[in-house]
Amino acid sequence: RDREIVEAKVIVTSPGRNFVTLKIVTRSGVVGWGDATLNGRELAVAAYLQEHVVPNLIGRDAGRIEDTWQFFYRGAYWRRGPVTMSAIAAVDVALWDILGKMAGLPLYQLLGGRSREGALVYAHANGRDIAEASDEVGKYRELGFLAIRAQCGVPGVKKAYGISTAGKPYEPAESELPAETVWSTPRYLDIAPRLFEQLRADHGDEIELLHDVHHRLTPIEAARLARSLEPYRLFWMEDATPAENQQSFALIRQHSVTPLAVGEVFNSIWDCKQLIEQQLIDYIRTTIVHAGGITHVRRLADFAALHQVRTGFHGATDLSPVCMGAALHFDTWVPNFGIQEYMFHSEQMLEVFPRDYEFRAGRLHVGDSPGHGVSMDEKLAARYPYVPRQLPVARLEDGAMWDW
Ligand SMILES: O=NC(=O)[C@@H](O)[C@H](O)[C@H](O)CO
Ligand SMILES: [Co+2]
Repeated sequence: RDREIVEAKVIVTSPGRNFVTLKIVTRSGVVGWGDATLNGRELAVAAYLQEHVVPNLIGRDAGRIEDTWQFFYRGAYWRRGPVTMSAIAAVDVALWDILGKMAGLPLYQLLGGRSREGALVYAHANGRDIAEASDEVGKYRELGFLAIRAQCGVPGVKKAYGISTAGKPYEPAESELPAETVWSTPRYLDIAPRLFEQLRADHGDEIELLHDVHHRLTPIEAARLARSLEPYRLFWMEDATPAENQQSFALIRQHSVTPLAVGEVFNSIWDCKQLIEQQLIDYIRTTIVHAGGITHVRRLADFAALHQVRTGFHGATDLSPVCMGAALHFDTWVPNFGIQEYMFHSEQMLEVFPRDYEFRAGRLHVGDSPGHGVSMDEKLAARYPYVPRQLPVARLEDGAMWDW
């Protein structure tokens, strides 16, 4: 009876960007928090939770985490998809948070305990040109980062991926309707290797460098880029090509030893089963908020471990601090950990989400408070109403739609 769910609340707040959070409360007053943020489609998940999930939560035993996962996964009938799996994730993470609080144990302990002291993280450095990007890499090295993602503008291309407007943190969902951006593969394939040549010259061989292609190349173009980046020893080249066709990675794999990462847009093991089984990738980025929570991502990580694939969770600012907290506990436990993406949430965002993780010497360390260690200041959250925002689109120079 104590563990009976008596309240479930969907909270949409926008402290600088939109977040959707699920709050679950048990009869004994234990509160669990789950992130349900799907950038550009936040209200779809909020409605899914409000209309189709919350009515089924009231009265359930909060301790039946697996059964609840199976109920919402099979019960939807219409399998998978980012909206359903983000909604399920929010329930799952909130229930794991409650379990930790009932047991008086941090989430990593519930999963099997520490495998490492802290989670290696990577920061985002970008610049409108190579020099600016290299300066920003230097800035993050001074902050103690051991791994840094680098992106630079593409000459003649307006708003290439990942380039923040001077000084402001990078938040791609910047307008009510999708901003139109342009893409040119030839110009990109020309400058990307030059960026990393310069970064190795400026910053040496030790710093781990990552790069996000962001779904923009065909497989053979991605193979060309992967090969041209080999002299610069990247930690990974991410989202080389759209991965609905998992087999397409075989073409990249056969031409290069540059490590490959993919998966931030996936929402279940089925999106990457072939990629992992055939070792077509080195890191899987599918993360807790978009792939059904701890319960599903644990299955995915264990499957990846069988094929020497490591985790490299997506961790952009459109995943809330609640997701970051849960992810860091997972990162602390998971044996086949690779790296954790870590973009800085703004002070305004962090104020809404009290948390106990902290950054030290290039790694993020979880606290030992029971559960995942992140909560929400609801009063403060209520001061930031939803702001309609969508992600940009990209077109080629001839106007044809492309992948942003
Ligand atoms: O690797 N990180 C990324 O690709 C992010 O910057 C994504 O574009 C955003 O999270 C989309 O909402
Ligand atoms: Co990415």
